[in-house]
Amino acid sequence: MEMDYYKYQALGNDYIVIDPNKSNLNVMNENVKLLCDRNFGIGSDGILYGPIYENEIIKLRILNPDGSEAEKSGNGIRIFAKYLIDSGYVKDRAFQISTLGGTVNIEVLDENATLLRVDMGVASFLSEEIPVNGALREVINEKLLIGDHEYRINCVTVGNPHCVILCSDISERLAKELGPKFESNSIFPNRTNVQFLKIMDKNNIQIEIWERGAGYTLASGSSSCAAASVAYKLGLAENKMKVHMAGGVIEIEITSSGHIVMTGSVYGVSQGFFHKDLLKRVNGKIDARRVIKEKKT
Ligand SMILES: N[C@H](CCC[C@H](N)C(=O)O)C(=O)O
Repeated sequence: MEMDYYKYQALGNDYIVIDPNKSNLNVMNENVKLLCDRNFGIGSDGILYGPIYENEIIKLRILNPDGSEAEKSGNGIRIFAKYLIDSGYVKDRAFQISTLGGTVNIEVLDENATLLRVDMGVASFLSEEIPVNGALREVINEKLLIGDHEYRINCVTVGNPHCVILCSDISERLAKELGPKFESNSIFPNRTNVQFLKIMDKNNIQIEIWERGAGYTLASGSSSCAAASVAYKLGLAENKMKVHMAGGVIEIEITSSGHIVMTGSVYGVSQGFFHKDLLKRVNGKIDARRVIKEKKT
């Protein structure tokens, strides 16, 4: 039976899938904010909008709770791949999904498609590709002044932008306090995702995450790829490592050709229909902006 939405989570990073072949909801800016709002809406770390078919290619759009569009989402891609299998769009155990940040190869590792492997492509540290303002360079161990404190940043793109800060100690509090200051710093023309990275040993790292357009999340696939790429680039970790996050562990392997292969779990949560009252709001009959503002006051 066709539903309005399908909810999944990957290590506590939860997404709502809205399928344009089943729901005619327009996922505009305000609608996304309302749907993702954990009090006035369904609540999630973002919206996965697809499958959008272009010839044989399956395209996915990734929307953050603030309405911004992301080029890539590691957990989002694993969730969407599971949705494609659960819904019968895909029958194979290996297939591709196209995102704004590039086309990725998916491999389903278990019967119920709860463990998936994704080749997230090759990382780039080049300022112009991330992007980071200033002269063309690799943004490695670079000074950045935030307030009156000087930090060392390592920036990388895996399709979406990331800023990784090495720390001896990390915490949720640190991510929530400093994350926003890096996310919107003027050197990032498209803003950035932020990870605070602690090296545990050569095959284990730990990160706390502040996501662009989403804030603090329990896990992030692209953040895991970004932090692992930095740890490996700096010679602080080997090419195979576990990334430990508040929501759980993702395994990363950086291949000899530089591809970042991510393996992690995904689980369905719920599926359902929008209540007519919510539909009135998301279709603009009741101003969604007012609803969100109500929450802020
Ligand atoms: N907020 C991110 C997209 C979601 C990334 C994260 N949830 C993941 O699993 O990669 C961005 O604006 O680039």
